[in-house]
Amino acid sequence: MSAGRAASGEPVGVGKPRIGLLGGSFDPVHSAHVDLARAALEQLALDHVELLPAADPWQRRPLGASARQRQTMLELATADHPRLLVNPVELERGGKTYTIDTVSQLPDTAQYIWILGTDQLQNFCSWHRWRDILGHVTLAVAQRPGSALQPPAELADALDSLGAGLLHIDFTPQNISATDVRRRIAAGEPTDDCLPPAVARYIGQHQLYLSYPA
Ligand SMILES: Nc1ncnc2c1ncn2[C@@H]1O[C@H](COP(=O)(O)OP(=O)(O)OP(=O)(O)O)[C@@H](O)[C@H]1O
Ligand SMILES: O=C(O)c1ccc[n+]([C@@H]2O[C@H](COP(=O)([O-])O)[C@@H](O)[C@H]2O)c1
Repeated sequence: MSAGRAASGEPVGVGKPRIGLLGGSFDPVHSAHVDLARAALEQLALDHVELLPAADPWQRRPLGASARQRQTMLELATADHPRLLVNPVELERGGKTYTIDTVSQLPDTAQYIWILGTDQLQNFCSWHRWRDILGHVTLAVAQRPGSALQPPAELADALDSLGAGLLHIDFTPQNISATDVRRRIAAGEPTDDCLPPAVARYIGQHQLYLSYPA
């Protein structure tokens, strides 16, 4: 594991609190998200992890739950974990969600680690102004079934030229996705192995995801 470096070549925020950021559509939040945040918290010596629901994840089809519902489900999923916090900054900003807009506004009082699965690592170079993101956060990646842990060449080159590291979270691959959760709910199949119970109850009470695809 190596420390991140900003575009200046200086280590990103050495000696400052370490804050993990886990962005997502969370449509809905599922157990692998919570496990991933907890693994990052422990393995990367983070002070806390903030889960950031995206307002309008522009690369996706329309979402199945509203912003308020996705935020509430995150709050239910993290209620028992005092160091997992829900940060609604992207919902409050509104509009298409570009991570650069989020990370460029972070106060210079902490070191920030952006947590992502291997699917988004492989997709990273399609993110808006992705090179600029690397000047604000260190990336930490967790294995997800079906996509490689190795960064794409363009990203590896950019990290190299910044002298930046890519952190790895030791994470046993979990075959859980929000897509499959939505499919299961629409099919009337059980979800108890992939949803925090309070989230499953909320989805039932609000009759979310009854049609697929949402
Ligand atoms: N099973 C998983 N293992 C590791 N990382 C995951 C897993 N599920 C989601 N993530 C990561 O969590 C972040 C947010 O994911 P997101 O909210 O899009 O959930 P998702 O399950 O990928 O949703 P969907 O199936 O709708 O694409 C992304 O960085 C993603 O890579
Ligand atoms: O900034 C971008 O252009 C961008 C493009 C795709 C994804 N992201 C972010 O990546 C995170 C995971 O996205 P998703 O679609 O897998 O839920 C979430 O925080 C998104 O806002 C960001």
